[in-house]
Amino acid sequence: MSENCNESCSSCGEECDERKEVMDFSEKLHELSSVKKVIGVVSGKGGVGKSLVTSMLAVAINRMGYRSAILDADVTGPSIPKAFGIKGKATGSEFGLYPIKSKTGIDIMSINLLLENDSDPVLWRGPIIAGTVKQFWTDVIWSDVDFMFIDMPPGTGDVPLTVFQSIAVDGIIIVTSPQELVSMIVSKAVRMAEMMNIPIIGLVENMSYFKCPDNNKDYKIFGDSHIEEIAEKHNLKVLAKLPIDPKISAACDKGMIELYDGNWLEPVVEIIEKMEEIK
Ligand SMILES: Nc1ncnc2c1ncn2[C@@H]1O[C@H](COP(=O)(O)OP(=O)(O)OP(=O)(O)O)[C@@H](O)[C@H]1O
Repeated sequence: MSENCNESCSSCGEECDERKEVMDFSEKLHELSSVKKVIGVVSGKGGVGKSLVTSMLAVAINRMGYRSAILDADVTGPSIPKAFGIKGKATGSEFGLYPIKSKTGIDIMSINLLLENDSDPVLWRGPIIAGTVKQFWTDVIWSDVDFMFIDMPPGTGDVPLTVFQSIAVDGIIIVTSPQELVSMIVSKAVRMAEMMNIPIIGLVENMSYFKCPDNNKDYKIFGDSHIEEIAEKHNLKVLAKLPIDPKISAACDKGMIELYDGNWLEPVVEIIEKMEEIK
């Protein structure tokens, strides 16, 4: 053992009999890819708007002149291609797979761009799903991406865990909705991020309220939000609250999310931009 041993084997290059094996499951990005920052978008349960927030963030960052990309890791519920109106299939060459560009130039890879029929269900077990996501990282050629957003598989189970271990994520955003279970769900997501040593950028509450177009009043359809208390408990920031807006679901259904205007995610975009500055 070296005299200067600080027992940090992962950052030490000494040939040493006492070396403790460090479990490293991280996978290498394709050698032709370049991705500066990776942001994972997670939720403790399905259907809270994780894909929507992923899409809106990629669109907002792209509008600011950065090159953004989406890796759709939600393999069993891939809604990203639909929101962007992408009908084509991904292509490949002897070097690897190529993402599809959206109308405004966002690079996208999703299982639906590889399946023959978009409506085919993905009835795969966890390890196969996790393996597919790893391949989206290792076998896809992501050219010159400033910010990649990963629409993570919902929940805090085996698949999201494997994805976090394999892909070098720089920060995560937790999406919630104002419901009773949120406290427990956020705790689980926070715990997972801590275990993986990934910084949490903050919380986004979706479907927070509905603004009635007739009287301009806000109605809390899912009840009062407890997001501030939850954020305080975990020492996190509430970055944004999105309303329920029929124009959002219409934009997703018509594949026109890139045309949707809504500036609720601006505070998130500001923080993400700073991540670029400190790189
Ligand atoms: N704030 C909103 N206002 C109106 N519709 C919304 C809003 N947020 C999400 N939706 C709609 O709800 C549906 C589910 O959203 P989304 O696919 O983003 O959820 P998800 O958390 O990614 O779900 P899953 O984890 O099951 O993939 C979509 O059809 C979307 O258009």
